[in-house]
Amino acid sequence: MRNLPSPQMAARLLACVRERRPRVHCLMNTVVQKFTADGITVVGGIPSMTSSREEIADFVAKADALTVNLGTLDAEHRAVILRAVEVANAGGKPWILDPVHCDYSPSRLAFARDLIALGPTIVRGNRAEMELIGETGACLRIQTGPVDHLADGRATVRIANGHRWMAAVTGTGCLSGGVIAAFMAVEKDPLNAAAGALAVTGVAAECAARNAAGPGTFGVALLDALSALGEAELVSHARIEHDQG
Ligand SMILES: Nc1ncnc2c1ncn2[C@@H]1O[C@H](COP(=O)(O)OP(=O)(O)O)[C@@H](O)[C@H]1O
Ligand SMILES: Cc1ncsc1CCOP(=O)(O)O
Ligand SMILES: [Mg+2]
Repeated sequence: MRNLPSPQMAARLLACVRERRPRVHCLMNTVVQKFTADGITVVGGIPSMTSSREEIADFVAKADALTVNLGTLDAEHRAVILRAVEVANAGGKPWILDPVHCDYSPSRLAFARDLIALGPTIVRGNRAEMELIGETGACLRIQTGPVDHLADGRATVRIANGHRWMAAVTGTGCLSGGVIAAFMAVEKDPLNAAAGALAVTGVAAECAARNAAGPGTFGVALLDALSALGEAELVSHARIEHDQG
């Protein structure tokens, strides 16, 4: 019988990330590099962010997981992404694709589809992006929003945590991709890893909203809350539901 995600499992995985300090390499957009790196750091991971063609293979080879984010895509970034994915796949390292704004541009959507054919561990996007992406084959599909929907063909999971101010701060989706990557580095089952990461982010957001005056202070409070989140608080507030597929 498969061990499906639970609040207790999320707490165990958070403890593992804090203890093992996994390295996460991010090919991130230029808009939210700092916010994403901070998010990975405060949950316990170690981010690296270079996108230099000369160095990418070495950085991915030393990383425990990779995040590929299409937010500010250009020809150079495409080439670097393809090299990073090649190295990740060769090393059996988990990687997550965030097809940011693939709903704005047919060429970006086509590139996202090409990347999905290369076998990411997870594809995560918002509703508009994931509706266009459609099925994601063998990899875990995550559509975030007020409720996060995870499906891997065998089971579906819903995470009903978070706060509406997450949609008012640029980069919470990108940050969630970085946090998910840190959890993938310590947990082989992508469904468990992603559910744990999204429950952690969502419960931290609920804590942060209590200490914030609006979206601006909420962004900072979210980093504080991710850093301070206690395992007992996570277990009592995480709202994780699942159906065996
Ligand atoms: N209205 C909402 N209520 C609670 N959580 C939300 C809400 N909107 C987004 N989130 C959370 O914010 C994060 C980013 O999700 P989303 O807004 O779908 O992605 P993106 O930032 O890529 O557009 C996810 O962790 C999601 O759970
Ligand atoms: C606004 C914007 N433009 C290119 S990347 C980016 C950030 C998107 O961040 P998120 O999807 O996490 O809100
Ligand atoms: Mg996004």
